[in-house]
Amino acid sequence: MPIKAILTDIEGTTSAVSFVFDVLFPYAAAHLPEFVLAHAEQPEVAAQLDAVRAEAGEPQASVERVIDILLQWIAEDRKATPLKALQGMVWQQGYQAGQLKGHVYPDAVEALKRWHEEGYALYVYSSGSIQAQKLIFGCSVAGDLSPLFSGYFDTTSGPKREAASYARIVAAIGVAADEVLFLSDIVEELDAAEQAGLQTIGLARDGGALAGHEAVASFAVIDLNSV
Ligand SMILES: CSCCC(=O)C(=O)COP(=O)(O)O
Ligand SMILES: [Mg+2]
Repeated sequence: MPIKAILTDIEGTTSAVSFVFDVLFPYAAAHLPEFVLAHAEQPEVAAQLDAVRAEAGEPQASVERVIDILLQWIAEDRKATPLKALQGMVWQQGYQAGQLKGHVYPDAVEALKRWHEEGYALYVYSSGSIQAQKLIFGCSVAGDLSPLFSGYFDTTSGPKREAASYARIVAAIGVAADEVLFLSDIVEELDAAEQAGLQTIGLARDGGALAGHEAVASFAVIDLNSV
């Protein structure tokens, strides 16, 4: 079936892994304690702190203990939904203050703009929260890229290594699974998408291979007519 929609990962795909690990995660680790202490009573923050307590199995944890858990999860790169929600809130302050600008590879910017003009519907699926996704593209080094996207999906649709998550996303997009092309740098994510019936292309920006999937080093060489 011809491709109608493109669903893309962020870290390692549209954007450098180093931006996430060397800029975003350290920014969150530095600013999250102060943010949580200042906003712990706000309902949207309090709900995430309770979700951390539940996921950690520590229902009575103090705010200080929850902060320690969150810092440990950042160090472990844990894809926990409440951590991701709180990181998004902290990054919002950084983007707003001009301290952060979202990295997007030039070849990804060019291809996303071209595909949008050609009528393909573009979607994002990342472990980063939807708020964080909107920020990285909305406040990017290439300007505001948010008009290019028709929708965003995060771990509230399920983990990225489970086929059921992709089935949910395809149902939400409203096209057949094999009309959606998923782009990612992680084999397990590509495998899960393929199991759900999506087409896949792997981004191997170091020029390597991604077992079982077509791999490219840049968006520039992706030909949607030959998928
Ligand atoms: C939305 S930018 C922050 C990315 C992030 O927090 C993350 O965990 C990366 O996840 P991805 O699914 O894009 O590899
Ligand atoms: Mg990735």
